[in-house]
Amino acid sequence: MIKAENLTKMFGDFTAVSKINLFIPRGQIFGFLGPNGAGKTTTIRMLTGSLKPTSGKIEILGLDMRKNELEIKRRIGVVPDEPKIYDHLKGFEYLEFIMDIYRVNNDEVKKRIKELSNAFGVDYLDKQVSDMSHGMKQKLMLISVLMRKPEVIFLDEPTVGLDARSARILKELLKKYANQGITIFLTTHILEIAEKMCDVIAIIDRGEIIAQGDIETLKKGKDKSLEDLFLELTAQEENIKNAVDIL
Ligand SMILES: Nc1ncnc2c1ncn2[C@@H]1O[C@H](COP(=O)(O)OP(=O)(O)OP(=O)(O)O)[C@@H](O)[C@H]1O
Repeated sequence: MIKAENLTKMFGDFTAVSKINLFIPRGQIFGFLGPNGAGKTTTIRMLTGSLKPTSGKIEILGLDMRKNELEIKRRIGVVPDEPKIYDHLKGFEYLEFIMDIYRVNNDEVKKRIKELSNAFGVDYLDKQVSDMSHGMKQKLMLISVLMRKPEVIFLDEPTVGLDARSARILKELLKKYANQGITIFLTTHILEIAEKMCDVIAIIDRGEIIAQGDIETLKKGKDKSLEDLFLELTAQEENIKNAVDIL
């Protein structure tokens, strides 16, 4: 369960996220959409305890972030958009390091690493991280989170950088995990992902949530694609026409 009340982040005078409210129950796949610079990453960073909000309240798994930050961090998993992994480690050393930190160095997790590596085509665990491509690091990062099966998983642009097969496997796996009661929060620019995968989506624009609900409710019976709806809500439809007209 993920809950945010009046969550706000200011950088100096600039309001990056303004009084947003979220309630994401257990087992839901929640998609967070918005144009570049809308406030998605800032929101994820606050919800995962890596950035202090200016004001507002966060509850994850019923725990208050201000009082239980460590416990929350232990029980969630975060896949950031830019995988930051120690360059000097080999793939398997990184996974062992994470298993030790989370105290899950056991046979069940090792078995899961093997299964996930097979599924994502990760046959390079003896390679040094500095010699891996962006996509290879991203898959390693995904395995390091999914191997623990955390109760809540946050993913920032999870399919960017993944090949088509890995992206499909990730989508199917996340659906399976959600069915098992794991809560998934993901940001995406890819509207098709939001439409096909997410139970509920929220659209954020200039720091404010401007629409929230399941796809059908958001479309309100209009015969529109999510792309049209998104562009209409974020007032980009006219801009696009004007921009193309001048070209
Ligand atoms: N540390 C910071 N200091 C100042 N401004 C920041 C900082 N981090 C983010 N911002 C600003 O906050 C706004 C929201 O940024 P954020 O990274 O959350 O957007 P986003 O929705 O994730 O964008 P994108 O889709 O491009 O990744 C942007 O205007 C950004 O410039």
